[in-house]
Amino acid sequence: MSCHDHGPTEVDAEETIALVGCPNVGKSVVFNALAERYVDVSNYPGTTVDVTEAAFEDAKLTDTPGVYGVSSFDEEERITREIVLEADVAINVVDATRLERDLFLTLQLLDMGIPTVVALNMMDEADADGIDIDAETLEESLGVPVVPTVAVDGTGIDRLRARLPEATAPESTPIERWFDDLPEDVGATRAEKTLLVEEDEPTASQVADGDIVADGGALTFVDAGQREDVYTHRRRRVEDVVADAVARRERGSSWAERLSDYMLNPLTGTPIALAMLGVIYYLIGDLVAQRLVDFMEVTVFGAYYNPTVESFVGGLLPNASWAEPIEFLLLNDNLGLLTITVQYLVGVLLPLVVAFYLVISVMEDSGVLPRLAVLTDRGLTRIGLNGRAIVPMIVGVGCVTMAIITTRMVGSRRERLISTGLLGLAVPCSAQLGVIMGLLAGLGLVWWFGYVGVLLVVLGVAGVFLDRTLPGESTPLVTELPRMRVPRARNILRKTATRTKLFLREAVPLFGATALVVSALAYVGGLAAIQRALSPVTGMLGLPQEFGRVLLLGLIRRDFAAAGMTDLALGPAEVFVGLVVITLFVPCILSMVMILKERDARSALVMWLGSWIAAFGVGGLLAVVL
Ligand SMILES: Nc1nc2c(ncn2[C@@H]2O[C@H](COP(=O)(O)OP(=O)(O)OP(=O)(O)O)[C@@H](O)[C@H]2O)c(=O)[nH]1
Ligand SMILES: [Mg+2]
Repeated sequence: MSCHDHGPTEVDAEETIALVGCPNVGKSVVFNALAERYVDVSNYPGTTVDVTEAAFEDAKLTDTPGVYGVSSFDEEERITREIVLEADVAINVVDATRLERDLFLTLQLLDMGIPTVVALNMMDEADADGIDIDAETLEESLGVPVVPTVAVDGTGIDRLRARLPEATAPESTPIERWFDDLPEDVGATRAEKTLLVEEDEPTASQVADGDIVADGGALTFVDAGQREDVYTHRRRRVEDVVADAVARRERGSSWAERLSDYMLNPLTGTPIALAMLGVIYYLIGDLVAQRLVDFMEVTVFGAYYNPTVESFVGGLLPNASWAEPIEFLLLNDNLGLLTITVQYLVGVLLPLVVAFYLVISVMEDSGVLPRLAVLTDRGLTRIGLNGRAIVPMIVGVGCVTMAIITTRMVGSRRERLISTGLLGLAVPCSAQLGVIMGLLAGLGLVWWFGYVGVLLVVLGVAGVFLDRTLPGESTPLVTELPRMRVPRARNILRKTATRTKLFLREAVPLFGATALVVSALAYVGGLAAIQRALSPVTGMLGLPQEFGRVLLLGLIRRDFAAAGMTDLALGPAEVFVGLVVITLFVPCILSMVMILKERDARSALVMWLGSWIAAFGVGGLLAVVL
């Protein structure tokens, strides 16, 4: 999932093939392999939140959010349910190491009569876990093609493609005994009947709306359902199928399991987490920020690019008074469009952002990130969020805008508000973190830990505050931890490249426009006026007036603000205060648009204004203390 890549391309095709499966089983990897189009792949449940379509042979292939069953209890399930009901064929991806869990959905698809091919994925891990699966036996008991795959290295994908035409569903399944409870003349398809006896409300009202049954509305069907019975019976069938097809070998615990245990135990997990923060800091802060960015700023831009552009463009423009403002807009040494703006984007933001995307991708794909989140989960539960809220927070470190979409999957409206609020307030995105780490690197490791500490405290306080003030109770819900995996270089690079492209596509025009506005303001003296007007605030923060310009940039995007801080001459404490302020400051403009879209205008306004208070309150406090 990447920033703002959520305009699905519509594909026109007769036949639709849907990839369906539990969360984190490899659906998106299979999608990428079949459709040669990249959708985000990450090692945690909930990576895919929307539907992506692509052309595949003569059909339309759709990637769906992971679900444990076809039903309508949450947003993902509703999205996936729609797709499944319309699909001509389902490719049901199952995790070979978790068949007891995954085959429930498989049997449901077959009960619904949807022509299915099963991709028995993660065969490599099943093997490592000592799980032997007899795919032929499985195929016989299910009555549909079963193709073993290792999607990440392409094993079995050709076979899967070849067997797609064999997609089928058994003539009859045990679900039918419940169909008798439905009204005689219910004009529903087999899939709808299955959902009806499972008490699926949308299906009940759809069927009733269609006036297929003369009397009685949706409730008639819901009452007729026997969800518990159906589910229990289906689970029992899953057990039988697994008992027939699966044998287990003895084996010791693997490195991944041991490492996972260490990471989750607070005693060992905390030092591991701190060590990792340290490593990241040296990688990005020292290697990239100190060496690469310095080299870019001082040598590439300072010594070559800027002087060359200045003399070249300066030479092109005539020595007339009308040319003066143009020259100022293009070349001024505050935020000239062709000089400093390019330097910020290419010399500062780009290297740091790419480096950070790389690090985040490794942490996502290894399974480290969710474990870090679980370590802090106790805190999260205390602040009124359920376990699922972890995912938006993780995604937020990649891109806050994107994470706001992910909050859809967080239980109730109350929890969505809390997690959106926290995201907007105190979760810095990678673009911004990259630059921030770069700035902190000049100061030393202590400041970096201090920065993370301050953010955690703010998150905690804000969370408790929201928890107390918003009406309602939070529902506890446990997320499944993905397994620890060695990240694949290919996926890391592809994901980083995709995210970088999106970053540039969004940041370049936005930064260009912002630079022009700020320069124009500066030319007419407006910038100085604004900075003077803001001087009580900047003064309270112990920062020079020029920090006003940083705040202006921060109104657009927080990473721009961070970049704008790189050339202010500040002491360590001032840099620290400045960074905390811009982190807590208003969410970037696109995040605001997303908050408006996903939540409502009032919450958006409250969040926007609240972030001013938080930023200057905490910043002011720090300025006094430091
Ligand atoms: N070892 C191994 N890892 C795999 C295999 N297939 C997928 N993965 C990994 O499993 C993780 C999840 O893959 P995704 O394709 O994002 O899973 P998904 O089903 O789309 O997940 P959601 O979108 O969250 O529902 C990634 O880290 C993949 O690299 C496989 O066959 N073997
Ligand atoms: Mg996916």
